[in-house]
Amino acid sequence: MTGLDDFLDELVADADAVFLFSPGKSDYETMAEDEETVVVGPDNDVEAESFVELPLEFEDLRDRVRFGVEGAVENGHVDEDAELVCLAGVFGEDADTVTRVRADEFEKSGVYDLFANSRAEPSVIRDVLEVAVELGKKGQKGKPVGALFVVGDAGKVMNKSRPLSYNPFEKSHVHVGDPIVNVMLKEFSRLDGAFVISDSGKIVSAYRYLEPSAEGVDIPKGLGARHMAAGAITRDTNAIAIVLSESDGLVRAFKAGELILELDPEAY
Ligand SMILES: Nc1ncnc2c1ncn2[C@@H]1O[C@H](COP(=O)(O)OP(=O)(O)OP(=O)(O)O)[C@@H](O)[C@H]1O
Ligand SMILES: [Mn+2]
Repeated sequence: MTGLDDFLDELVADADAVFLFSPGKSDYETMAEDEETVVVGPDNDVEAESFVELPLEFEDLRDRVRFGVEGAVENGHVDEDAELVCLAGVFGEDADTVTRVRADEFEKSGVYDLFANSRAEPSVIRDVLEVAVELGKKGQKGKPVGALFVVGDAGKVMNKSRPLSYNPFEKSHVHVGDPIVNVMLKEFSRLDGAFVISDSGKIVSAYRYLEPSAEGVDIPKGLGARHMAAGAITRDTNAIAIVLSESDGLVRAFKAGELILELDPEAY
């Protein structure tokens, strides 16, 4: 199969670094012996020197690669114009796919920045995304439901919002990620307004009507008041916002007034 060999040789020729997505220990060790290697995965079991933590199982390979590359550039593991070869498992856990990409080939999406450089802890952002994705999958009693979570910088968010109803979390000290809380969040998402969550994941309030200044906020056409409020509050404060749309079923994340991430819950 010389044709195939030649093709593969060319695909990996002169790469500056190899990105291994969730590799096994022996694969990592073999590769790291003579290649500049960056490991991307949920944890660093293989004890790689250059490692980017994946907070989500990005199903779409493009999203996974984008996250890894943005993280590696930001942490100085590779240069912005580096030629990269990525080995990843798309159909299963073992690597079955080779892709080649330049680190600057796609526009910076900010998805790495969303997790790593927000005021809220990355695990809190991940937990809230998971609630939103689950809510999107199941809806409420089979009906599609929308929800808005504002995460981080809670004091300022509270100052730029007002209550629509009594706050069921007023005197409680509950945190996202706790299974009981996830049930509560889903239950309360039937009603209007936003959830406000602190940097460390404490649920500060439900039923908040956000009143940020929407001046200069540029969200994609077709999205309504919920998404506008989500985008605007992240420009007015250092919070990020995660929105489940009742009308198109997608989960979106906003930071600094910009749409950073769009996920289809059905794909997770
Ligand atoms: N400023 C706001 N603060 C908090 N919640 C809001 C705000 N504006 C709208 N919402 C909530 O969003 C809900 C849906 O509003 P709207 O349909 O205009 O938003 P949307 O962006 O189109 O969202 P969806 O895609 O879910 O329909 C409202 O019923 C309300 O609960
Ligand atoms: Mn709408």
